[in-house]
Amino acid sequence: MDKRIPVYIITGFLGSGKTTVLKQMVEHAKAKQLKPAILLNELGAENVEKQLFDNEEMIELLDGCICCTIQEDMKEELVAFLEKRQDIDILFIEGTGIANPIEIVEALTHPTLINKVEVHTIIGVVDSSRYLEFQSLFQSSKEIREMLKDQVKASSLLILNKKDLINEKEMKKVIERVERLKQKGVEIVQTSFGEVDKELLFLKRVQTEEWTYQKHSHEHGHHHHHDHPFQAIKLEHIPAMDKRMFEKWLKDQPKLLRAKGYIALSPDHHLFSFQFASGYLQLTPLDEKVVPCLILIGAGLDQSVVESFRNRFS
Ligand SMILES: Nc1nc2c(ncn2[C@@H]2O[C@H](COP(=O)(O)OP(=O)(O)OP(=O)(O)O)[C@@H](O)[C@H]2O)c(=O)[nH]1
Repeated sequence: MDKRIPVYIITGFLGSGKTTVLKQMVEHAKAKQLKPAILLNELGAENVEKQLFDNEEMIELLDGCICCTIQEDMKEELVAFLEKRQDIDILFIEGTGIANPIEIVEALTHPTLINKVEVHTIIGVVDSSRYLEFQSLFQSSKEIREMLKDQVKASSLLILNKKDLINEKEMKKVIERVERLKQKGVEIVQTSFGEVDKELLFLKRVQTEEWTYQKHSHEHGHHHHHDHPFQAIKLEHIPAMDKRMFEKWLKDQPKLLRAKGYIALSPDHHLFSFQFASGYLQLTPLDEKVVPCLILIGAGLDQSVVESFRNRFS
């Protein structure tokens, strides 16, 4: 008899901590002797976090967003993958930081997939340290505000992450804002680095039927996809850089929301994978050889960011 594979969707804005949560969920699943697969959707043209999931079954959808251009690709890839890999017990889907999870659910409840997979939960990861700024009329754009709201509204569990970067008073304000938006009964947990009781993450919190219903009620409303203002730019042929200069350059780009990739640092040319999120640069040394590249993600990014980088570093 066909089994429906439980699906865990991890959603949340750029750099909020989705991959951090996903990594823990994958480890937990494996500890329970389950065979996981990961569907990873990236806005950038290259997955620069490969090393995090070295030994896992992975479907990569790069260079676009499931919620807009590549929903069809996701359906097809997933159907083909599940036909081939009957041993998979559990599927994790990490959307891009700008995906509307309802549209991922929509793809999963399509007739070609509804008998194969069953959405158990939509985990919304919120960057608590930037939430108020991203919701501010003065510091953020309408598209970003709407996107964050959609993600919070669609979640069946909310993780207010990056607690370590803010104080209690600020966290209280974030909770108040999120409480107003979330669906009734949706649990909120506060975390640093996504550390949370794993059982909370794996609870089945979604009835697919309800979502199908919600989807229909949305269809008569606004169509928010296809017109998002986000861009991902891939830069190659990166020279070795000074860490401080690179960090300063990242912080100086007003339209840059997120960056990641591989770099070599001068003077030794040691290779690092880097993450830039919430205004912080994090570097992890790499043992294997990789070709340096930057993925820059932002709202309103254009050629001038490329020129600025070239002027500074070549
Ligand atoms: N200080 C702090 N940093 C965190 C926390 N959670 C994640 N990070 C860091 O934030 C950066 C982004 O984390 P990811 O888990 O890659 O975020 P993401 O949501 O997958 O990012 P996208 O790839 O943009 O979708 C990494 O450098 C993490 O180590 C946290 O609770 N506190």
